[in-house]
Amino acid sequence: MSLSHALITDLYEFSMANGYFETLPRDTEAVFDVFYRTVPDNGSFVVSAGLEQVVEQLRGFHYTKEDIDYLKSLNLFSAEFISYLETMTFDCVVYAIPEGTPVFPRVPILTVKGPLIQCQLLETFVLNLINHQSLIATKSRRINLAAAGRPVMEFGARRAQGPDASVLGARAAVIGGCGSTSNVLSAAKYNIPVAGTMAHAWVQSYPTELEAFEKWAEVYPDNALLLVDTYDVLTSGVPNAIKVFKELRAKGHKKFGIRIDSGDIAKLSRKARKMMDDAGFPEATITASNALNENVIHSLLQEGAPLDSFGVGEQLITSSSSPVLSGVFKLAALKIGDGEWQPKIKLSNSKEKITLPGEKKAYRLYHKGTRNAFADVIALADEELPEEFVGINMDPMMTETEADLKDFDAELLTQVVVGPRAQSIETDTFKIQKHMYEKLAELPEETQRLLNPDRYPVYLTPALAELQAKMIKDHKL
Ligand SMILES: Nc1ncnc2c1ncn2[C@@H]1O[C@H](COP(=O)(O)OP(=O)(O)OP(=O)(O)O)[C@@H](O)[C@H]1O
Ligand SMILES: O=P(O)(O)OC[C@H]1O[C@H](OP(=O)(O)OP(=O)(O)O)[C@H](O)[C@@H]1O
Ligand SMILES: O=C(O)c1cccnc1
Repeated sequence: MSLSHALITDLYEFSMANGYFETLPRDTEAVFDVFYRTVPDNGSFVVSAGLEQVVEQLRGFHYTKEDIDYLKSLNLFSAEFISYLETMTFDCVVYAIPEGTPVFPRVPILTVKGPLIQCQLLETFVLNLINHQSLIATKSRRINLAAAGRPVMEFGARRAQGPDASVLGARAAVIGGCGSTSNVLSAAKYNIPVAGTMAHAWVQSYPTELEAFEKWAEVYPDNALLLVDTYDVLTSGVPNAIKVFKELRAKGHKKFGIRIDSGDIAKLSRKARKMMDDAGFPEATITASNALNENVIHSLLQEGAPLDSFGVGEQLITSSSSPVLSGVFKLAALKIGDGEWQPKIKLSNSKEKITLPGEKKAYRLYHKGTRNAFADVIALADEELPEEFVGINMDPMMTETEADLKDFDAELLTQVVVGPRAQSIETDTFKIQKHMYEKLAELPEETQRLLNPDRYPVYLTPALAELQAKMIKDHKL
C-alpha cells in the first residue's frame, strides 16, 4: 500500500467535503455534471475519452492507509471526517457517454449522483482523466482525418508532458484514429500494435549509411523502414535504401520503405518516389515525420506528396495548437435528507456559461428511420421526450431563434457505468475507435471538417429551458 491516485485532487475538494460533513446533514445528496463549452482547434465536437480510467478508479474507490495518514498529518480535518474517509463505501451512481462518442458543447459527458461529500471528492481526478484523454482523442481524430485513411503511428512519448500523459495519451490517440504507437508500455497495457523505425543514431553508428541500412535489413528484414535523412535524402539516403531493397527482394522480403524526417517533405517524397519507382520498387513505402499536425499533413497531401503513412509525436501528444480542454464539473441538483431534489444553477454574464440546472439526460436525434443525426437535446431526467418540439431553440450557440423538430428517433447518449445497475463498458481500444467512426458517420459531414466546421445544434427541452430561465430570474431578484 502506498499513496494512491485518490489523492490526485485539489485540496479544496477535501476542505469542502470536511465542511459539508461538519455543517450539512450527512445524508445530503447531489448531482454533478461534467461538460465542456469550447472545442479545441475551433472544431465542432470533442471525442470523449478517459472513461475506462475513471471507472477503474471509481469501482472500489478507497483511500489507502498512507493516504489517510497524510490527510491526518495536515491537521486540517476533523477526526470524525477522517474516520469517515477511512471506512467510506463508495455510494455514487455514475452515468456517462461511451468513449469514442463525438460530444458537443454543454452536453453532460458524465454525471455523478450520490452523497454530496463523495461526489465533491471526485471532481479533480475525473476532470483530469476526461479532459486529458478527450483532448488527445480529439486532436488524433483531426490528424487522422487529414491523413485520409493512411496509417498514423503515435510517436509522442518523448515529448509528452510526463509518463502518464504518454501512456494514456497514446491510448487516446488510438481512440481518435491512430493505428499503432511507439510507446511500448501503452501498447502492452492497451493491446495496441507497437510500431517503429530507427533513429539517426543507428545510421550514425556505422561507418557508412549503406552499412547501417544493410545491418538493419539483416536484423529486421521484414521491417526495413530506413531513415534516409541523416546525411542527404536524395544523393545518399534514397540511393542507399534502393541498394538494400534489392538485397531484400532477392531474399524474398517484401515490406520495406523509407522514412523522411526533415526538409520539404512534399518535394523530397516526390523525388524519392520517382527514384524508387524508376529503380523498380513501386511497393517501397514512404513514411513522413517531423513535427506533423493536421494542417501540415493536409497541405502535404493537397500538394500531391506520395506519402503512405505518418509518424506523429509532439503535436499530437500535447495537442500543442490547442493544448487545453476545459471541461468542468458543476453542481446541478441537491437533496437534503428526505427533502425534494432542488435544482442548482451557476450564473454568468455570458449565456452559454450559465449552467443547466437539475438532473438531466441527453439524447441524440436522428431523422426518423435513419442513422442521420441532426441535433442533440438535453432534457430533465424525469421528462418523457415528446414526439415533436414546436418552436424550440434555446441553444445560445445558434443564430436561428426557433426550430420545429419532428419525425425523429431519439437515443439516450449515456449508460450507467458505476453503481448497482452498472453496465459493462467497452475497454478494447480498437472497438472504441470503431465506435467513434460509426458515430462520426451519423453526423452531418459539414460538422466534421477541419476548417470552420458547421455548428451542430444542442437544444434544451422547453421544460429545462423554462427551469433555467426561472432560476436566472429568481436569483436576480
Ligand atoms: N511541403 C511542406 N509543406 C508544409 N509543411 C512542410 C512541408 N515539408 C515539411 N513541412 C513541415 O515544416 C516544418 C519544418 O520544420 P523544420 O524547419 O524543423 O524542419 P527541418 O529543419 O527540415 O528539420 P529538422 O530541424 O528536424 O532537421 C515541419 O513541421 C515539417 O513537417
Ligand atoms: O516530430 P514529432 O512529431 O514529435 O515526431 C517524432 C520525432 O521524434 C524523433 O525526433 P528526435 O527526437 O530524434 O528529434 P529531431 O528529429 O527533432 O531532431 C523523430 O525523428 C521525429 O522527428
Ligand atoms: O520509431 C520511430 O521511427 C520513432 C519513434 C519515436 C519518435 N520518433 C520516431
